Amino acid sequence: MVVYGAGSIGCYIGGRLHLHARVRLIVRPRMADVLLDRGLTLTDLHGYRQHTDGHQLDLGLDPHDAHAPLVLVTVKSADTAQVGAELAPVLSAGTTVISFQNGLDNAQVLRAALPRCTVLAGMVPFNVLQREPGVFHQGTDGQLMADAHPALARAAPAFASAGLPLDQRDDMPAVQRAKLLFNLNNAINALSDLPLREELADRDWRRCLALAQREAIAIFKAAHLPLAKLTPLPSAWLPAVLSLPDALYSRVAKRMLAIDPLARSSTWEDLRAGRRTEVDAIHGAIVRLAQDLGRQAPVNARIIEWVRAQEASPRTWTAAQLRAAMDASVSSDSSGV
Ligand SMILES: NC(=O)C1=CN([C@@H]2O[C@H](COP(=O)(O)OP(=O)(O)OC[C@H]3O[C@@H](n4cnc5c(N)ncnc54)[C@H](OP(=O)(O)O)[C@@H]3O)[C@@H](O)[C@H]2O)C=CC1
Ligand SMILES: CC(C)(CO)C(=O)C(=O)O
Repeated sequence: MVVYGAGSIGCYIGGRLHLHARVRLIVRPRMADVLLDRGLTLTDLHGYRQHTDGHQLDLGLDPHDAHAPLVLVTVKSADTAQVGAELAPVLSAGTTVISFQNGLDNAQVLRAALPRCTVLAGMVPFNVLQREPGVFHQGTDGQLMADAHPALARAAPAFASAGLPLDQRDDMPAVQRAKLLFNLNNAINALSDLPLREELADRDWRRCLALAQREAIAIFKAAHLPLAKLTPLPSAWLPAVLSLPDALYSRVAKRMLAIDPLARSSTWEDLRAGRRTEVDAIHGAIVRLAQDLGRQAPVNARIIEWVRAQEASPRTWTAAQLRAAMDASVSSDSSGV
């Protein structure tokens, strides 16, 4: 199989699968140099550690190297259209493609570019951070999910042996929407400049996330779009749970705080690396859906602006400042300003 886009998720999933299946990573030259020089090291929060020498990895630098029966797409959302265009002349009819990306639209973008392929939506629940060049750490738990399809029968055992069992689902759009609620924290985590665990342990930051989630849940509800249940509690309860006082929250949401102390969101990683973030695919999805309904999503719209500003010139936010700015965006919106 091929993993297209060797960053945090691509290197981690591809690297773990590499011990159980033939895996080629499609890499940028910069990452190829890192992997050839230092090899690929994978660790997780439970003490897992794996190292592969660079020369043992199958690295491809050209889209034409992506010819395989199964292709996992692991680029950021802004690069999906380009990847679709690169893969269109390369993949044979009937190739299975899984989009292991955040956001709601990536699988659809790939389907439009690859009409002869079977494109499945995927979901990565866990966090992966590149701690140093070539060293990727899984900082939270969770099970990979993808659209159920008979074409996955051949690859599923390799995922299971690699310790990344694939939960095949019939409700991936609802899964992706529920995951998007968690991803609303990506930007807030980046603005906080704190590790995820520290940020989520603080009620003031959690209330910021709860505000963004409440708005998203209301828009999904208005659009009659259901949310899958990814935690023991229904997704629509998340804002109320996040708003609990710290002591209560840490008891009710034990699993949500089972995070490696150093883990940070992929948006934080993007900002730190000076890359474009995925705010348009994440918060933008809520803003666009609201517009389709003739409504507004001021909190999520403002978050896009604040992250864009952060991309241009970093500033440090406190939770109180962010919450006040969010409250102001809601009241200025409802007063028609
Ligand atoms: N990191 C995480 O914890 C999680 C991420 N996700 C999602 O997974 C997806 C991937 O995220 P992540 O791994 O963090 O992203 P990264 O930016 O770490 O990795 C993406 C990689 O793809 C490369 N790439 C982009 N375009 C091409 C192309 N046309 N050809 C070859 N390589 C290309 C990028 O290179 P370059 O940088 O040079 O452009 C980069 O190395 C995103 O949708 C993200 O939201 C989901 C769950 C958790
Ligand atoms: C795992 C999670 C929700 C938070 O880290 C994520 O998807 C990301 O960082 O992109």
